[in-house]
Amino acid sequence: MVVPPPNSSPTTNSKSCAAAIPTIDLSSTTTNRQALSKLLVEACENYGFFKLINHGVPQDSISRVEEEALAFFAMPTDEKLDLGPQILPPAATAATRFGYGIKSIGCSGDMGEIEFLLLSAQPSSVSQLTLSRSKNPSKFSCVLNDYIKAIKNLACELLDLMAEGLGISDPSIFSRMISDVQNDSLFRINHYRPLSDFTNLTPSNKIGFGEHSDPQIFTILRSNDVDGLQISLDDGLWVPVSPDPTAYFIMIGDLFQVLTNGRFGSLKHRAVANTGPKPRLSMAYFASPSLNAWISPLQQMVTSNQPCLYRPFTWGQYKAHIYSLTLASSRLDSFKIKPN
Ligand SMILES: O=C(O)CCC(=O)C(=O)O
Ligand SMILES: [Fe+2]
Repeated sequence: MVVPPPNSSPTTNSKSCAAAIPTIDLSSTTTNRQALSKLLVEACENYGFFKLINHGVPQDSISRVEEEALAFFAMPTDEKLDLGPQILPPAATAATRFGYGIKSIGCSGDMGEIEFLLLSAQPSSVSQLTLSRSKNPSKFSCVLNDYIKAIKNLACELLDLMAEGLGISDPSIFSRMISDVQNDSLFRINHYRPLSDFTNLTPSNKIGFGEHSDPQIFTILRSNDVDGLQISLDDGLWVPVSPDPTAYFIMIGDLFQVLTNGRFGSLKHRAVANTGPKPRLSMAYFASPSLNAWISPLQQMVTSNQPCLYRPFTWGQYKAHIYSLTLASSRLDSFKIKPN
């Protein structure tokens, strides 16, 4: 069920009001499946974003990843640099550079006050990467693989509910994309060091992770209790999102915008540099199809009132395209069908 935010009307339509971000309780016994799927669709249509509580992912699995990740980021930088970036199979033109990264985000010069570990969400790739170097590699990869398994189940459950809420005749149409053995889903752990670690404060220090939308289907994000995430619901207005380590934040990505022919809009977001005393740690699961999956608006989403907005492309083609652009570019524009 959607929990109305304190002191605000549940019918508020002020999108730029931080308090209005919808919260969906996945365990609610008072809401039937049909009502829950409608609430999810409403949140995706109106915000491209919602907070998910009582999600069922075991807290101890989350805490173990957090513990291992903090231990990893506490290592000396040169040891961490040993862990990447490296390209793992499947080798393809759009192959992702996995491993450890610092300051540099993506391939087009975007910089931020961030360090991160980017992994394929495939169990074999996680083991392969962490086995190569980190201090206790087998523990790290077990903990990560356990967590990724749980988060993937959650992703499939949400995708099925969303398809049902959209009235799509095949309710596993989205979840099948990420269950495909060759799915290209990713897992990323971001570490934003506390202000006390900065030696020179310049305007560029204010950026943690610059403005962007995630290119995949959707993202399941969780952070510790340190703030930094901001979302843009109305042009130019940034809304800070209060951290909640017990919840997940779901962000609609570019592929979902295309699949739903614009009914869901991908969410513009960023993370500001951490000015608090504690590091911010966020972990994101990016749900993606395989590189050769064709993406185009689903037939049921195309109507006479809403003609087809995008031409078909493969996820691999889109990935290669976005790698050539900066984070903040409107990366879907090249795939829009121009009205006659
Ligand atoms: O750290 C955050 O809260 C945002 C991270 C993010 O947007 C990403 O990893 O794509
Ligand atoms: Fe993101």
